[in-house]
Parts: sequence; structure tokens; C-alpha cells
Amino acid sequence: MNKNLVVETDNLTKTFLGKEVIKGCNMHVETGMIYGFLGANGAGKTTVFKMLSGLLTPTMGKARILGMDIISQRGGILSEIGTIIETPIFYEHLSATENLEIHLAYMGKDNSDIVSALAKVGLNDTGSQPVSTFSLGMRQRLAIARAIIHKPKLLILDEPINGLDPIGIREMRDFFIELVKTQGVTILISSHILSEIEHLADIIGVIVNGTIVSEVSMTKVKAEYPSGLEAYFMDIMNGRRGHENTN
Ligand SMILES: Nc1ncnc2c1ncn2[C@@H]1O[C@H](COP(=O)(O)OP(=O)(O)OP(=O)(O)O)[C@@H](O)[C@H]1O
Repeated sequence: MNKNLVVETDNLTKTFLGKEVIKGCNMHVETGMIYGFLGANGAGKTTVFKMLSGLLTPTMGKARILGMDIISQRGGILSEIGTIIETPIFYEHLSATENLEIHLAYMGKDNSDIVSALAKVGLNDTGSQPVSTFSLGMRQRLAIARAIIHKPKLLILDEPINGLDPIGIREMRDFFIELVKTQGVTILISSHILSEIEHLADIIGVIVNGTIVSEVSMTKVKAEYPSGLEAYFMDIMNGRRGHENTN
């Protein structure tokens, strides 16, 4: 195992009803990096994220997070990661603060940072307003607050900017970059908004039909594709570019 890797998977495989949707998936996410995980609809991004977060059990293969095995050491991993996967579920009748209090109690942490976490995501003036009255963007902001409030070392974010307005997208981008710079957090993020990944990511991983076919630095992508990440992604999708792995 490579000590610099926060996430390392070795031939991870997931079968649903006899169909292999993740096949021999090898992912390498280095400490302090923002890893942009790209793939077409149905390629397998959410399934990989669910296995890493303990929501699904792999059919075969291995994965380690912060050196811990995702199956045998699942309990140890949960307090070290923050996740947004699919539509976040909240206690609808409770406020943002109360939802975060419950989350922190579940994580066994104290409540001291709730005010600042809500301020960071722009929800500090929601008071006792129940989550059931929140807009899509407000729910997404609360999901981000919940993902970061227990100070995880790794964030796994599946389409985290869904529903955010342009200002919110910009704020969250700056916020994620600040988390990496000031707290050494590692971020694994998926988005279909390639321009956003281009702004954020240090490393790009591309999954095609359940297999990661490419892991390259954004610097390399920019050098080879001055027009941007979309051209690189399209070349992979169209088979104009071979598989590559810098790890
Ligand atoms: N519980 C399940 N049972 C059966 N098939 C599933 C299940 N979950 C996912 N799949 C299938 O696994 C494949 C990968 O789905 P997944 O949601 O991981 O893709 P994705 O890359 O996140 O897609 P999108 O970009 O559309 O969100 C799809 O073919 C999907 O239909």
C-alpha cells in the first residue's frame, strides 16, 4: 500500500443481478488532491462512491481508505470521511442546526462548529426554519455542511453542485479549495459539469463501462488540450485516446 494514497482500489468489482457494472476498477487518490471523477451516465461513478462509503459491498476486489480496508475496518473509516451521495436525506421537520446536531451526535463529536459550518455554506440565517421548506440549493448547501462538519480527512462528493446557482457554485468551489489548502483535506468529486471539474481538480479519473481507463494530472490535460477538459473527455469517450495511468 502506498502511504500517500488516501483512496486505493485494487480490481474492485460490483455485480448487480449477474451484470458486472464495476469491473477491475483501480483508483488512486493522493493525499491533499482534488480528484475529479468523470464518466458518462451509468458508467459507475455512484456505485464506486457507494462502495467506498460503505453503502454497498464489493463483489470482488479490495479498497483502502486512509490505509483502512473498506470492509473489515468500515467503522474506522466512517468518522474520517464526509459524503454527499445521491439525494441527501434529512429530518424534514427539523432545522439545519438540529440536523447537524443529530449528525454530530451520531458521529460522537461535539456541536461547537455548527454556527461556523452553516455560515460557510451560507445558511446561517435559516434559524428554526424546517428543512422541508428549503429550496434545492439550500438542501445542497446543508448537505455540504453535514459532509464537512465532523472534519473528515476525505470528502466523497457525488454531483455536489447540483441545484446550486452560479454564485453558490463559485462559493462552494472556493470553499473546497480552501479546505484542501488549509486543512489538507482530500476530495474525490464527480460532476457532469466539466468546466467545474476543470477549475477544481488536480487529477482526472475517467470511468468507462465500470473500469477506470485513465488517471492523469489536470496539468497534463491542459498541456495537451488547450481548449480544455471537454475535448480530452470526448477523445476518451470516442476512443480517440488510449488508456493511461500516471500511477
Ligand atoms: N441497485 C442496483 N441494481 C441494479 N443495477 C444498478 C444498481 N445501482 C446501479 N446499477 C447500475 O449500475 C450502473 C452504474 O450506475 P451508477 O449509478 O453507478 O452510474 P453513474 O456513473 O453514477 O451514472 P450517472 O452519471 O447517471 O449518475 C448502471 O447501469 C446502473 O443501472
